Amino acid sequence: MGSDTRLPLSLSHLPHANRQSILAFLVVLAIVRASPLNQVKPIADAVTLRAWRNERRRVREEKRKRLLETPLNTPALEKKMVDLYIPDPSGSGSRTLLVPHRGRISKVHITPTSAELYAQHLKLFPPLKPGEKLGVNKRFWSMLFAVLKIAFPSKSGKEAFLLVLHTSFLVARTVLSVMVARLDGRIVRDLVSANGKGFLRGLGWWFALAIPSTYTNSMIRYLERKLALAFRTNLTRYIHDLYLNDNLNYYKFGLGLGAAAVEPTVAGERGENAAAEAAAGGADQFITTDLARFCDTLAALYGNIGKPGLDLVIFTSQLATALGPLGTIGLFANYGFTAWILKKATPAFGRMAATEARLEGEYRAGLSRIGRDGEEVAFYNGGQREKGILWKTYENLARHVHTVFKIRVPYGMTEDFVIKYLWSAVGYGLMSIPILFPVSKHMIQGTGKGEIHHEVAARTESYVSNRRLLLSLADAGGRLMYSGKDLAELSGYTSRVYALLASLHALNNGIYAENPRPASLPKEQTFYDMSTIHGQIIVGPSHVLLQGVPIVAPAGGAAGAERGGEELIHSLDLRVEKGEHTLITGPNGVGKTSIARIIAQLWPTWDGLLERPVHGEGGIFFLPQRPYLSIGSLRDQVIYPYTYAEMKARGRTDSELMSILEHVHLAYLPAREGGWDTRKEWKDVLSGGEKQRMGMARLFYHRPAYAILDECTSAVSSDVEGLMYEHAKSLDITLITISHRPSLLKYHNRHLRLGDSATAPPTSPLARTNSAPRFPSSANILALSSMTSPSPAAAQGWQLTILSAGSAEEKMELDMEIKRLEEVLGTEVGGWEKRLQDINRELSGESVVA
Ligand SMILES: Nc1ncnc2c1ncn2[C@@H]1O[C@H](COP(=O)(O)OP(=O)(O)OP(=O)(O)O)[C@@H](O)[C@H]1O
Repeated sequence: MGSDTRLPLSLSHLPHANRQSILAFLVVLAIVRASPLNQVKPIADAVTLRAWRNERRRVREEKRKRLLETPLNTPALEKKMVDLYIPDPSGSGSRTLLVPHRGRISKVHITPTSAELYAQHLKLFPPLKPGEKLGVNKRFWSMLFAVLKIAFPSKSGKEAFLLVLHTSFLVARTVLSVMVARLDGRIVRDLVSANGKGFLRGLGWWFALAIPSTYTNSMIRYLERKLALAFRTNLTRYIHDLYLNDNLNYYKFGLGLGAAAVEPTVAGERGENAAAEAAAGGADQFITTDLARFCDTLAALYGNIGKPGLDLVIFTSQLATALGPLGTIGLFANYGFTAWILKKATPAFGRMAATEARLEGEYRAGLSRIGRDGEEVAFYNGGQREKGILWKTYENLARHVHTVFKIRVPYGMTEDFVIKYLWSAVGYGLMSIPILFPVSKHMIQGTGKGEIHHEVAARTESYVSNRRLLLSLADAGGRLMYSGKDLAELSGYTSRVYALLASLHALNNGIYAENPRPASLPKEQTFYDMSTIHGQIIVGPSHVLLQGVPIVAPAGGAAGAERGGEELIHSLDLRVEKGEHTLITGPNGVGKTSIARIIAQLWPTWDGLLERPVHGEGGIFFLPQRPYLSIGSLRDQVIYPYTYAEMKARGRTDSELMSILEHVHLAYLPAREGGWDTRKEWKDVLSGGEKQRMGMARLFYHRPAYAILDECTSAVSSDVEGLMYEHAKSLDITLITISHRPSLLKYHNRHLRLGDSATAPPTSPLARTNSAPRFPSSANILALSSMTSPSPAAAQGWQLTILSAGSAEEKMELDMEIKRLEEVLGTEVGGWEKRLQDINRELSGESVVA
């Protein structure tokens, strides 16, 4: 053995052909390993490996230097971030988003999803029917196909490239596994036959194979995640474009109108309210967690099915020669039996995954509600109560997860038993066949001493490599079987993502489930079903017109099917031309804001005709009841929803913004907050009145022809409020104001009264306090009116009065009178109430202390 026992690990000991192939392999490996996927080009460009390496080093060094020279610290980054995106000058709707990344701004070009593509995809997303069964069934495959059309948009795109690369690494790993199994057998054979040289050569190969094997494993994981991220990016962009479009799908989805499509996946055991609850939580759980899980599971599943599937084919073919026809038949019988047992033992993982996602969504919605309304909760000291609610939601989730764990125990046992033990036993059995039942005796005994030795070594080699192949086979089979569970879970996530997409597509196209008129609905009551919206809407005219429009609060999902939308006003006629400033008043809940919602097209126009100007500059602008402050700089608050880039493009300047802030008495803000670019959580920084004044600043910035102001100055002091109204009118903005404040009447020349106050006759101020408490003496105004709409309108619950009572000064005097009367009434009523209490006490025998 002398010379054979030296350690011949240097390549010179290997045969020439082997040496060359190892060297070539190592060189290729080094190149691939050192190059990230997105830098393939430099490899092609580099003449030699050394040149390419030097080039890479130089680029890296330059990058590092640039970073050191101009690092974007936080204030600098904030300054850069004043631009959210740069719109494409061609007007195609494309945008270049500016995203902070590693201390600098990286540019991401976004092309919006085209309306044609949405139209094409509509037929792929029929809404899920109530009670539709979830699981790995035909419907699942059609849902997956529909979602994949978005996740995997083209056969020649980035995803296809990643998939091909991923597949080639999966194939490489299988090939490497076979090579390792063979090598394993050879090493043991050389050991048994005391072939030291062969043994060491084997060890050398072993290490040579270890490098590509480990690299392949890492690349498989890397590509899998990259693929998942590519799927997620495609789906997220598609959903964002559909969710946040001009059709206000985000609002309608939150209102629960899209619940019909979401319902089957969320209702399940909890019944119909689940859909509305899920929708109330918004789409965030769907778009974040559910989507991410879907993409991760899908990308992993490809590897989990593709790799073991390939392993199974290759290992079986490798083993078939060693095991003979009987052994191969045995192997296949084993696969069939395993699949049958596991199918019987597999619980409804898909439904469980969908339910878990829904419960997580509810828990998440509860948490974000507390974050959003933290101040209000804190004022009420409602922490304990909120904790109770949150804990209940969490308990629901935890209990479900616990049930899933329990169900998984027997399934896991079956799975482990079948795959780890049954398969191994079958493997041993199959391997023993050629040994225990040899075709000829000399296979065991041989003819001489040397041959016996040789036979034993050969048998050991075949045993070791077959055993390794069988172990790998069991592992592949195991993973394939486990992926059955993954597939079931994928069906759950698919149904969630599909439900969201189907719901958004339906909302986008105004498609709603048709409900029959409920028998319980009184005959005279109109049934407002979402599928029977007949109103006509014309956007563009330079006036606001509602002609025979019912004011109805819509109801979707199960609530909609049960009783339809809630009628607030049977039919409203209102025409507002330029300069016709209209004040809308009425008791709480009568439907004032609802009129604004219908004009803004947030709610449907069930009947009649709605005409309105376009949204924004020169058109119509809405200021809602609750002030909204966006994420961004102080400047962004004034110009919302425009961006700084759009502001600059329109030639507007910061000094103009400053003069706007002066008109709303907020001129101190830029100096106090550190300039226009300061970014803060503005909703926490500004006071209630400041927030509302900021809303008015927005109005002055946009300068629309019409403004619908919904109680948007209720927290502003009367003097500043008056100045802002006057300024709005001086900017030629026609006001349609919803308010309870009588003092605002003087800025309007029309008065639309809703509810009881519209039908009650104008008698004494005292008599009117019940129906319209804050307008006790509007009768005085009515007495001055020159024209009142005919009584049929009053019967419908509204009355329009055209105020022609003269000058603003006269109205001001009336306003003073209203205030005086309110004060007098306030003190007198207080005295009368006190006297009444005293009398009551006297009657009950209590003594009255003066
Ligand atoms: N999304 C909704 N679904 C069903 N009903 C709704 C919805 N939003 C509002 N409503 C109901 O419609 C009615 C009218 O609401 P609206 O907000 O128009 O009242 P309002 O006259 O503006 O009251 P307030 O003076 O209190 O602001 C209320 O009874 C309210 O509960």
